[in-house]
Amino acid sequence: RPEWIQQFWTSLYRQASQNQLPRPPQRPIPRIEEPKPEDDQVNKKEKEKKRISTPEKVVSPPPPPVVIQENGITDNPDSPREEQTTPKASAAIPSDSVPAFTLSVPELPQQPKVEEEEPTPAVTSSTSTSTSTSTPSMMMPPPPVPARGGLSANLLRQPGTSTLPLPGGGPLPNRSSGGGSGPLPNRGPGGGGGLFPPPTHSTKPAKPSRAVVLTPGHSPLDWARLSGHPTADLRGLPKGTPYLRVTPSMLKKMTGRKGKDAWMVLGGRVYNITPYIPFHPGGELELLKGAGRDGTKLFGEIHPWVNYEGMLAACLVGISVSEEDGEAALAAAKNAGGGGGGGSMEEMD
Ligand code: HEM
Repeated sequence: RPEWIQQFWTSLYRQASQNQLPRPPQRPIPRIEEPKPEDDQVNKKEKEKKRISTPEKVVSPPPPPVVIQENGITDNPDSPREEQTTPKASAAIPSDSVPAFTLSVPELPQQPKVEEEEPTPAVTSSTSTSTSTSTPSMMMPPPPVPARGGLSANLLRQPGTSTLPLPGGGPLPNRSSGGGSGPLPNRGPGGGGGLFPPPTHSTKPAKPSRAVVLTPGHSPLDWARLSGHPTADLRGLPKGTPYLRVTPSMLKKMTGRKGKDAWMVLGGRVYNITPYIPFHPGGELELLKGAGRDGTKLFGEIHPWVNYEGMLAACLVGISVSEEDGEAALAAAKNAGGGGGGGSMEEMD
């Protein structure tokens, strides 16, 4: 509240009290300020000084703030009591104008009232034979009687669902324009402004599985048992053959056809995938897509989580090298007197 309003009402009230005019209108919410003792002393001294030095009607001091004490008595500068204490305080609002709130629960007329603090003789006395005496302190109040429809109708009808039936009977309201019958929101055309989050990848339909039915004895566990043995050798090479340097020209011949094994490059290593064909969950045709070539990219696009290194450890033929590296290795082996492995496939040291 601005200060000038306070000054206006205070001066108006002083004039009214001097001229016997009616009081200014009451304000509903007064400002309550606690008087500070030190301020009170200072104001008293200043007031006494001014009384001695200046005449009263010539100079009027600035209007003080309204002070209402805790007991409801409003300090009035014109009252005799105020003459003795704090003359600057003025009463602009009577204390009885302060609004007050009352919290009271209206008593329901049809609810039976239960007296809780009056034990009856029937409760305290064990020898009493009176059965007609009721014991209200030990009993629950009876449930309120439904107005119409009985108890079942009262339980089945839920708030908010009795007057406005849902479009599909679901528990949640459908805010889209496309309708729907389930509890989940239907984001039809124009339904983008609803309260539901936008669709994510989880709403896309899952891809149909391309896994095949494996023949008996060719489960992943069977392959693990077969290839995991320490002495397992599934390379398709003569026993004791060291790891080979495989060039692209040799690799492309190993496609699994014409009686040859199927080799595949995965991560720079060459594997003989022939023994794995009946164990492949994706089927023979899928697996042979990478035969005779580098299947690293294709493999990663379908199942990057598959640990091919561990599964095909017993099928490792060698490493994939370029034609130049293969030729150089072959020439070096011939110069050393070793018989080459034939063509561009060369044994590693
Ligand atoms: C690049 C050639 C390959 C192709 C095209 C291929 C293709 C597939 C396909 C289509 C599936 C079925 C996915 C599905 O369930 O829908 C599959 C499953 C599988 N493939 Fe291959 N695969 C290849 C190489 C391999 C290799 C070399 C291995 C072994 C190291 C292998 C191991 C598996 C395994 C374990 C599964 C089952 C994966 C799972 O169910 O999570 N695949 N493959």
